[in-house]
Amino acid sequence: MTIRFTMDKITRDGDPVLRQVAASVPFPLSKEHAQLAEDMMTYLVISQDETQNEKYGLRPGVGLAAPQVGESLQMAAVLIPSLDPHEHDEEPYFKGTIFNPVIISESVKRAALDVGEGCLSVDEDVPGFVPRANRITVRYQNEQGETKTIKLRDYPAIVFQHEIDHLHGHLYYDHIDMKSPWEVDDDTKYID
Ligand SMILES: O=CN(O)CCNC(=O)c1cccc(Cl)c1Cl
Ligand code: NI
Repeated sequence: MTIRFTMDKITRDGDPVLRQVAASVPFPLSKEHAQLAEDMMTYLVISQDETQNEKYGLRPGVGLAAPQVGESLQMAAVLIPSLDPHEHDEEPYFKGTIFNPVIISESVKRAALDVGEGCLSVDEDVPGFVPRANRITVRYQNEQGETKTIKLRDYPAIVFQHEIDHLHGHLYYDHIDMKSPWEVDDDTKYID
């Protein structure tokens, strides 16, 4: 399988494309945009395979947004493994490319991954809780241009917010309270 995106192709923090609001993607998808979606998903699939990611030197990812490969477009590939770890050969929780996503509602309740977040575009991991909405409803278009509405909570909700942030020029550390990065807030749900 030919892989188009290796780490040298990932746009790093400092590149203005990561701080832009990306352009919406027109439908029907152009061949170029369909190929881009496929190549971004290929990155995620390879990056989540222990042997393959070693071979290509890929940092693992559960999502990849187009600005991270230099394309200021409202699209992101998402590959969230099945949530019950022991069934590793099970169907992924979510595998697909989201186009023109909009968070149409979100809970007041906040959530953060207890180990913080990481980003392919940020070489030095920034430590700290990244508070996000615990539950969200996202409307997006799939590769066929169909409008989908999905309700998410906990880890999947955090991943989608991380990716949708990329499409609006935000990076995860923008949300970390630098004065007290690991301060526990009893209204926030910490997800392991
Ligand atoms: O934008 C996508 N990336 O930067 C890929 C690498 N990071 C991750 O997979 C990742 C890691 C931790 C928490 C979240 Cl929420 C995510 Cl998304
Ligand atoms: Ni990222």
